[in-house]
Amino acid sequence: MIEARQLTKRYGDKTVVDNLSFTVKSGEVTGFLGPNGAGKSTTMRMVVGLDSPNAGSVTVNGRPYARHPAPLHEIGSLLEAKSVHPGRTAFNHLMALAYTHGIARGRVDEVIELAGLASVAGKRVGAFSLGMGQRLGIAAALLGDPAIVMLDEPVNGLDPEGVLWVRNLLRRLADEGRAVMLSSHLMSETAQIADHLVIIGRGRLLADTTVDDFIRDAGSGGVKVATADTAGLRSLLVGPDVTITSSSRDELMVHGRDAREIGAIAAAHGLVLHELTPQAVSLEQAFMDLTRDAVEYQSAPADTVRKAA
Ligand SMILES: Nc1ncnc2c1ncn2[C@@H]1O[C@H](COP(=O)(O)OP(=O)(O)OP(=O)(O)O)[C@@H](O)[C@H]1O
Repeated sequence: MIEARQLTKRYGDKTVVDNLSFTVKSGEVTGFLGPNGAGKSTTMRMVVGLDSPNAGSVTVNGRPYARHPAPLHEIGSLLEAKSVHPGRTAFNHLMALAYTHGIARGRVDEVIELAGLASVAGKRVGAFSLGMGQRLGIAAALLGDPAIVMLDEPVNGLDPEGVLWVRNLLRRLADEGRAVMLSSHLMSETAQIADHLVIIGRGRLLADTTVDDFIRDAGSGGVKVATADTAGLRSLLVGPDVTITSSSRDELMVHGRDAREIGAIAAAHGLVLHELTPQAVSLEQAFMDLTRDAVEYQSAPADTVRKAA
C-alpha cells in the first residue's frame, strides 16, 4: 500500500505538488492521471525517495521508502525507462540490480521471460527501441517480486500488442493481491486498465474515484435522432430538463431523455424515425472537462466550436 498525506513539493516559488493525499490499495490498479506537467512524476519520485517533500509524507507499506532495508522487495518502480547504462546488456543490467538485493539468477531469467525479452537479453541496452526499454524497465520493477508496482507511463512507446501485454500483466499483478499504480495522461487507456483513479492538475487532487463512478458521472452522451419531421419531434420532446440541439435539417441531439422514451413518444404520435442512437460517453472529454482549468501547457483549440455530444 502507498499512502500519501498532504504531500507538497515546491521548486523555487512554484508548487508542483500541492497538499496531495491519496492511497494506492493492494489488489487494485490505481490510475494516476493528469495533464502534462501536473506533477505525476514528481509525486512518484517522492514515493521512492528520489525527491523529498517540502511538507507532508508518503509511506510504502507503512514506512518511508528509505527506511526499508530491501526496498526492491517492497516496491518495484519504472520511472525513467532510459536511465540504464547503454553499454550493458539487458541481462547484465538486471543482474547488477539483482546483486544489490541478493536476488538469484533464476529470478532474472524469469523476469526476462515474463517481459518478452528472451531473444534480446544479450543485446546492449543502448540499441533498444523505446518499447524494448519499457519492457526492460518493467522487468526490473518486478525483479524483487514486490508487493507494490509503480510505473510511470508504462505504455509509452509500446505497440498495440505491447499495450495489451502491459494491460494483462497489471491486471494479473493486482489479482495476485499487489498494489499497482500507473501514471498516464490518457483517460480512455487508463480506464481499460485501472479500478481506481487519482486525478491531479497543477499538483492538486481533482478526483479520487473508481473507474465505474467516473464513467457514470461522465453522464450520458445524449441520443441522436433522425426524422423527416424534426420540428414536430422537438415539440413533443421539450421539457424542463431536456436540451435539444440540431446539427442538420433531419437530425436532433437530445439530452435529458433516453432512447426508449424518445422511441415511445415518436411511436405514440406516428412519427417515423430513421435513427435512434444513444451516444457513447467520451471519457477523454470528461477528463479534459475536469482538468481544463489545470492544464499547464494549453494549446490553441483546433476547433473552437465544441460539439453538443
Ligand atoms: N527538478 C525540477 N526543477 C524544477 N521544476 C521541476 C523539476 N521537476 C519537475 N519540475 C516541474 O514540475 C512540474 C511537474 O512536473 P512533472 O514531471 O512531475 O509532471 P508530470 O505530471 O509527470 O508531467 P508529464 O505528463 O509531462 O510527464 C512541471 O511544471 C515541471 O516543469
